[in-house]
Amino acid sequence: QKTVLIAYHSETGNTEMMARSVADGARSVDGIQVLLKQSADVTETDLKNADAIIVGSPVYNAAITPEISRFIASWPFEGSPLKDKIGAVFVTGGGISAGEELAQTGVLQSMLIFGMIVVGGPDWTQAFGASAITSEEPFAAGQPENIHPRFLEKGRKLGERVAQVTLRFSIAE
Ligand SMILES: Cc1cc2nc3c(=O)[nH]c(=O)nc-3n(C[C@H](O)[C@H](O)[C@H](O)COP(=O)(O)O)c2cc1C
Repeated sequence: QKTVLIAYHSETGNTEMMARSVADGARSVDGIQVLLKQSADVTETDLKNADAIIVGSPVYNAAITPEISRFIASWPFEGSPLKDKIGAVFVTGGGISAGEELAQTGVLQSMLIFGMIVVGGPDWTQAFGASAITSEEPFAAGQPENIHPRFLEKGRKLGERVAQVTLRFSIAE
């Protein structure tokens, strides 16, 4: 069994809801177990044992949140223990074109510093991973924790793809 760690920060529940969808997608692949945790609860052992790490963040000022930034800065670096792990990202942002892709690529760039192998979603409509718009029409859900199904599906597909890529790499080992 290969392990996909999904680590997220969420203040008002949107990113947590996406995280659950990403987890469902990863779990749908045989041979994969999922560890779904808030970033604050992730241990160094969780990171080292994971075969893939998917990070979820709200978009704050066109970037990841300070919590996720601190989380990534805490990852073990000496000896490159995260090298060759699969990495991916999902975000939720209030507005359309208000920083989602910038936040996504920020995480992917950081993962490359750790030697990780980054993957996006399964097609061009989610090239950088998964994202959800949470408060601009026509996607405004109106309520926290009520993300448009289109975005939840993208989350699910990201989880599924990361799981599949993780297994393909393990076969090649
Ligand atoms: C301090 C702060 C800054 C934000 N900046 C942005 C932004 O630059 N772009 C955007 O689309 N949404 C922005 N938002 C909205 C959040 O990204 C959005 O509500 C997100 O879904 C919250 O996720 P959560 O429910 O998991 O906490 C901001 C929210 C806060 C609190």
